[in-house]
Amino acid sequence: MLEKKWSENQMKIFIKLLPHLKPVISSIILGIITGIMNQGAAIACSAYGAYLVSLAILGAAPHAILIGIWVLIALVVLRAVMSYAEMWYAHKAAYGILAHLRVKLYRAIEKIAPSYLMNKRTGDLSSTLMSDVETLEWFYAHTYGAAFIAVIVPVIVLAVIAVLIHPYLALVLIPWLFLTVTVPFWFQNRAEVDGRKIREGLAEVNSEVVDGIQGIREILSFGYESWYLKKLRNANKCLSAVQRKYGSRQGIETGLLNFFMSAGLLSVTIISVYLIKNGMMDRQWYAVSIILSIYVFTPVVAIGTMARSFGIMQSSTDRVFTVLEMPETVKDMVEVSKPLQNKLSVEFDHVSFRYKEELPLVLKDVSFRVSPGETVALVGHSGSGKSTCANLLLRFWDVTEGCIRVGGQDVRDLKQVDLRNIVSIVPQDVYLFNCSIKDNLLLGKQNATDTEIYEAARKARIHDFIISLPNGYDTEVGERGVQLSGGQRQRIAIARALLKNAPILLMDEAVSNLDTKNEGELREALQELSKNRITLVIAHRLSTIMAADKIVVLENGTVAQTGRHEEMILRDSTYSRLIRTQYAKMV
Ligand SMILES: Nc1ncnc2c1ncn2[C@@H]1O[C@H](COP(=O)(O)OP(=O)(O)OP(=O)(O)O)[C@@H](O)[C@H]1O
Repeated sequence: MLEKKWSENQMKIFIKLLPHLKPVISSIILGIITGIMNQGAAIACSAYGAYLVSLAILGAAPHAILIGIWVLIALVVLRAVMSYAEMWYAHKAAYGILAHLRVKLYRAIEKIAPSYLMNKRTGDLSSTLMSDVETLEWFYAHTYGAAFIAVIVPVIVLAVIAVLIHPYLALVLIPWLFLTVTVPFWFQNRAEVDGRKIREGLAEVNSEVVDGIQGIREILSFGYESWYLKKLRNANKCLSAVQRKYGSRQGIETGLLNFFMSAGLLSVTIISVYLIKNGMMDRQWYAVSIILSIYVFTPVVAIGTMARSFGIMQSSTDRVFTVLEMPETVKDMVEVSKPLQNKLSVEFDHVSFRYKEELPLVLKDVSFRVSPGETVALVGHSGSGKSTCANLLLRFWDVTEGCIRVGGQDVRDLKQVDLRNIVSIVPQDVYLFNCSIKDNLLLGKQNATDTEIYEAARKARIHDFIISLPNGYDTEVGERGVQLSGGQRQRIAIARALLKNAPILLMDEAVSNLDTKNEGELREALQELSKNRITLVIAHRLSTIMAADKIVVLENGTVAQTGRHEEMILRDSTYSRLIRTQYAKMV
């Protein structure tokens, strides 16, 4: 059942890949033409060489052989040039398509992020972006052209054998050729299923390796080495099992292909002997007929070999197109955003939300307001729904019921790009790109002057640290440069947000403990950033919570309490209990 469905998909996928050929069609056509000339020169070279040898054995005049040798040299040169041209055009086309496909794939991921990313492991995704797309290189560079050649060349060579030597030889080859062509189809379903399993196995191993590298700190500190190795070994064991199955099928196929080809050549030999004995064929044509017969089979066997790997390619194609065709999680509902009130506010109005239809509500009838100039702290136990509120404000998902208003407008009446332009984010895990600190800051405002950058960094309390580095603002961060602490990263993100200068600030405070100096600097930076803005902060620090104009306490997805710290801490309430359990030492 699964195998049948898989087979039906095959043609669809093949057709899906075709439109991507359009931008490079001229290179593809030139690749096919030069490919046919390459094959033609190779065939002519070998057949003519065999003919000359036969003439020499039969006592032909030396000057006739000498002229023949010059023709052979010309053919060899032609073949070399055509072989180079074929490779060049095929790869020019393939790499052009792949570059275009990678960008398309990334754009598609952008549209479905973050909901898609949250359900995918990083290894899976990089596997789709890189290795699956790479697999398609093989298809675009080597399959389309080879398929054309495999159809055209045997037909031409058979015609040459029939006309130049004897039609019986062509006729005796046809059944063997037919059998050779059909071999890959006999094993097609198995090849496809195995191919899919191999890709899945590879993605699994890939994900395990990425998991192991990303989680190396936890693995080492918890002494999980043997647990992790067991997981990795299991994934490898499954992969090896399907790879062995795949290899054994490949062996059977190769054996059959070689058998049919050899049987074809044997038939040609037997018929040639019969024809020569009965004076129906000149002797010098025997060697030529064998050489030409080999070339009837060669492109067909080559395409058969490629078809064996079609299963692997097909599942890569499938994964690439699953991403390309995935519908957007959130769609723009309007062509132009509706106008906002001058003084911005954020309002959650009876908001309920579930991540998927089959999952329970994670927010239930949540209402609160952040007025112009206010800082509101969202607090609550882990899993109470704080990050979900932030995700909904940014429209990474749309609310299930109720509505979120910004500047008086429902966020669904704003284009996503306009909404995200008026919100600055300072996330908990700040991602810094693998480039200089300055380039990372410029993400906030692309055309910012150096003075503006320094000013923002000063306000974010990170300037002094940056200039203390040997390369200052040009210091590379991440893998290629300096490693920054969580607090320093957040202050860079604050500087970035200051440069962006958006009227709404959404901050997810770091949970990790900072030293007093870092904590003080971070608080000052945040105060600077909150000035004249409306701020919604997922608060984890008592200092931030106490400084907020309003605190919204979330409990199991509902608003349990709102108010200021001083009012709520005195009463026995959800808030006071939360603060006492989480900040026992400080209160
Ligand atoms: N992508 C998702 N798909 C399904 N459920 C999710 C998803 N993200 C979060 N949830 C669920 O929604 C609920 C609220 O999660 P949320 O991350 O908003 O809580 P939180 O208060 O921010 O927690 P924390 O302080 O630990 O970050 C949790 O039960 C969580 O399991």
